[in-house]
Amino acid sequence: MAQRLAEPVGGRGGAVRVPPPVHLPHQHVPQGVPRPRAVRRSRQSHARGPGHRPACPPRDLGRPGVPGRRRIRLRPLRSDHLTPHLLEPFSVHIDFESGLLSPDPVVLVRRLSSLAGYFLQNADTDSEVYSVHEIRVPAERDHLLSSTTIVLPGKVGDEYYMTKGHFHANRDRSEIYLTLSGEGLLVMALENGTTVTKEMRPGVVNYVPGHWAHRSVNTGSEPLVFYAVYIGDAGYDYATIAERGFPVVVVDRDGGPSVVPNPRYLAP
Ligand SMILES: O=P(O)(O)OC[C@H]1O[C@H](O)[C@H](O)[C@@H](O)[C@@H]1O
Repeated sequence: MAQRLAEPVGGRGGAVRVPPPVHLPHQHVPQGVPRPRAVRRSRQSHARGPGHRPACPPRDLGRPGVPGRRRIRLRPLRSDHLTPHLLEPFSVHIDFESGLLSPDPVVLVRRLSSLAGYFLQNADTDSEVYSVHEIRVPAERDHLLSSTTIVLPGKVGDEYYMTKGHFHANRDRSEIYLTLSGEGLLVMALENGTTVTKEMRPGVVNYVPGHWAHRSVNTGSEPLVFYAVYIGDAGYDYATIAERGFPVVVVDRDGGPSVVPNPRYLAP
């Protein structure tokens, strides 16, 4: 059974679960794909300088209470470190069709109830809209966070299912998307209201430079699956989008997606 953790991953809110290992009967899962393991080098673990903010608390890395699973313990190298966590190399398998990862990612699920206020209309169900499957590494500058996101097909009114969308808390951090399956639109916006929309389809890489808020919209009839990589200390600013919205919304017009101004957008 999937395990729900008490705390959300990376301060993103929403329900987080750690599912059992994914079994892919028709897929070759490479051998030797262990969980990230820390290399222990020092016992000066918590002697950190003033102003140091632990970027990734231990609760995000372990799986407390799961029998037979080893909890990851990461220890910093030095008290004045720039690279606090030296990890052993590791590999993860992604099923391109489903977006599922093996072994055991942390999974964040967002349902319509957690997206209240994001769509123009209110939803009358609490269906799942999307899930984020995150490869666990410390959320620090020296690491690359990455995840698959699976946005299900669906609409609220005539607005397609989409992610919340966010700026990076550290605004200048950039991100790369590689679409694995499905089709959609990546909507990006600057804080001054400038928007750019790019197609998402299998094989397309989208580059999201720093300072651009980003939201993915599933405009197709199958799940939209993409892999994203970003700098570990990017962080998430959801509040700005929650308050102002995106300048544009993606709606179904005559059976196809149309990008139109958001009547509820609060310009800066
Ligand atoms: O975080 P949201 O706006 O809900 O979008 C869902 C996810 O999409 C991608 O995977 C991004 O890389 C993640 O950072 C993001 O969390």
